[in-house]
Amino acid sequence: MLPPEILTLVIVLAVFLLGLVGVLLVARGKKPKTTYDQTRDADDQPQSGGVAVAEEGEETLTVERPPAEDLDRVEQAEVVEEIPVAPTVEKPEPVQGRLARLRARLVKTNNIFGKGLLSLLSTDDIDEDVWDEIEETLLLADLGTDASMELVDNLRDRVTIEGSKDPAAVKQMLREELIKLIDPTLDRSLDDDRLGTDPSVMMVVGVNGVGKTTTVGKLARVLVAEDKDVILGAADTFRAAAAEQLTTWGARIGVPTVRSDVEGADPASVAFDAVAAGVENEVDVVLVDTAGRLQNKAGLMDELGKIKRVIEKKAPVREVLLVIDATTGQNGLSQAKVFSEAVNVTGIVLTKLDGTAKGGIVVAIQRQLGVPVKLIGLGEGADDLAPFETEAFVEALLAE
Ligand SMILES: Nc1nc2c(ncn2[C@@H]2O[C@H](COP(=O)(O)OP(=O)(O)OP(=O)(O)O)[C@@H](O)[C@H]2O)c(=O)[nH]1
Repeated sequence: MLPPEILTLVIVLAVFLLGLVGVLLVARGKKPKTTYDQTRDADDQPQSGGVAVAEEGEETLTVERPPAEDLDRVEQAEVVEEIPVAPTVEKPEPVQGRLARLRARLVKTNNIFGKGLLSLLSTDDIDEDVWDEIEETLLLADLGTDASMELVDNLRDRVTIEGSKDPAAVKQMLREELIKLIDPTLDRSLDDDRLGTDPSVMMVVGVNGVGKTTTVGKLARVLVAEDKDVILGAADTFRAAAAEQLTTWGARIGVPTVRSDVEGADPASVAFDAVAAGVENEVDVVLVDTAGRLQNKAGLMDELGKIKRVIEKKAPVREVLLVIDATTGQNGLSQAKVFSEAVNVTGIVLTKLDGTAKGGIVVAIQRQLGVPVKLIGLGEGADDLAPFETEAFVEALLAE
């Protein structure tokens, strides 16, 4: 039999050792925070941690919430990342040659413009009345007054100097003058590469209903077709269905969407979280959808500037794409002006060109803003967005 003091010591020691073993077991059970240490690719293993929400079968991304002070008094929104299960991930159509496939749509709607011009230029004697009619046709196609006058003047000079009445030669001159007006030297490429640790951040802006959300979805497909890793940010927190719509676009091609479940959440906060997720997960591009806003509402335009400033606490915004509905004609021009004053617009996306004979708006908008048309929307189909190519566009305008 052990003396009572020794027995007490043994019991105390045993209790201490058991406690120690317990603490070690709990500590081992905790998962360390994981981050990507390489560029993220479609075949990477799912990650966990942060505030990501994922259900069975979904990919999970790490989202580190930014400290409140980083958001410059931006209200914190409850942001979740959601990737609905997509039964099969679609493979978007290659970008190369898209305009060739969609050309028929441009030809169809701009047929009157092209045919009208060419028949006027085929007349034996192109007198002042004919030149007036040519100018009128150009104005009707939304080319704008300055550009229409410039084109007519240049064409008239060439026809006079070169003295040709051959319709094929005159058509060639018209083609060359149109190409010159649209300016094939403008850089229409998208700045879509990672720079160091920063993904390329692109904001998509514009008035209501022009096709912003659809454009973000289609653009994500263009980027995925070019092997880019993409994250979408649903900063259109105004229209309830927009986040859902965007999530669906993303899920179809395996691209995650950062969104908020709080209706009317602060768009700057959602945009920040999307970019933060993009940085942490080392994606190439973060595409941020924004709510449609009227260009005459100063508060809404200020909000756009704020979203950009907040994003830039994390990474620079490399593209601000202004979406303009081609069917709205001259109205699109005034929108373009106001938007470019609020945020530095780097490119135009001209949507719904399949539904208008006013292809001349391309020229008018570029001249007004000094910003190139980078993409054109030619239908409601998922792959009906094409990079703008000057020569192919002019060919389609003048097709017979
Ligand atoms: N025909 C045609 N329809 C298009 C094109 N682009 C978008 N649309 C349609 O335009 C409608 C509006 O598109 P959305 O993407 O919801 O527009 P939005 O600008 O996000 O709208 P708000 O969020 O309300 O401002 C949808 O029915 C689209 O399918 C296009 O190039 N051609």
